[in-house]
Amino acid sequence: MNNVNASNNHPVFISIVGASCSGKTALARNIAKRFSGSQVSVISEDNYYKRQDQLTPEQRVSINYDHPSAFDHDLLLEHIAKLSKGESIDCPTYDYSLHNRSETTVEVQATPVIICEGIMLYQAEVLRNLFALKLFVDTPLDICLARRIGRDVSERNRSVESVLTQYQDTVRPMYLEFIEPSKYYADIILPMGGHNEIALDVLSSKITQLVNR
Ligand SMILES: Nc1ncnc2c1ncn2[C@@H]1O[C@H](COP(=O)(O)OP(=O)(O)O)[C@@H](O)[C@H]1O
Ligand SMILES: Nc1ccn([C@@H]2O[C@H](COP(=O)(O)O)[C@@H](O)[C@H]2O)c(=O)n1
Repeated sequence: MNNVNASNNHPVFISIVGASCSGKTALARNIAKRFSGSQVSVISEDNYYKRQDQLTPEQRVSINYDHPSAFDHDLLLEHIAKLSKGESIDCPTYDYSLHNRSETTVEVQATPVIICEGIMLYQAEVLRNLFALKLFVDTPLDICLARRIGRDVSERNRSVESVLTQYQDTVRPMYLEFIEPSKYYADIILPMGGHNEIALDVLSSKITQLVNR
């Protein structure tokens, strides 16, 4: 179990980028488990998808959710700025079955370590520069797709057919255009995600060093 010095009120921000279902969330959770108590918070970029209240449910389905413009990065930047000052935030939450932000928010405290995970976090320099450690989970796309079919059908209220159509129309092409090239901004590229014990040992000791310095 790693311990970080919580007396300094300025969190260290760590980012995890990779394809949808590459294992970003699993990696973030496994890093958090290596630290005691509530020293690590995880923020998902998905919670910062733009509100789509003005659109009908049919129109919302056809949005390209794999383009950088689908996200409200200004709000994410605002929240990171608040957390940096030691203030808590009301993090939005997202409802995939409605393709819209939910009404509820979740309070996130300015813990010593804050992990942000998402597909488009390395697109804008202003956001990239805020992360002390940038990770990229490099999982083969066929494995990501197999996982995505299982997850979206069981957890996101989708049919297999809709997952496959969306994959061919936007998920795969946008991965190749935006996400894959952004791996070159990463400090560390992790093959196959977050169940690699040696990678978790190395990452947690580096994160401890970043916080305690
Ligand atoms: N290394 C792994 N081996 C097997 N299944 C995994 C692995 N990592 C993640 N998964 C599964 O794949 C799905 C997507 O993982 P998740 O971490 O949520 O991906 P992401 O956050 O990149 O979209 C989940 O159902 C999760 O349990
Ligand atoms: N209404 C929405 C919003 C997003 N998506 C998909 O989510 C993926 C990103 O989230 P991960 O947890 O998988 O990284 C992205 O590929 C979007 O296509 C969606 O299907 N519907």
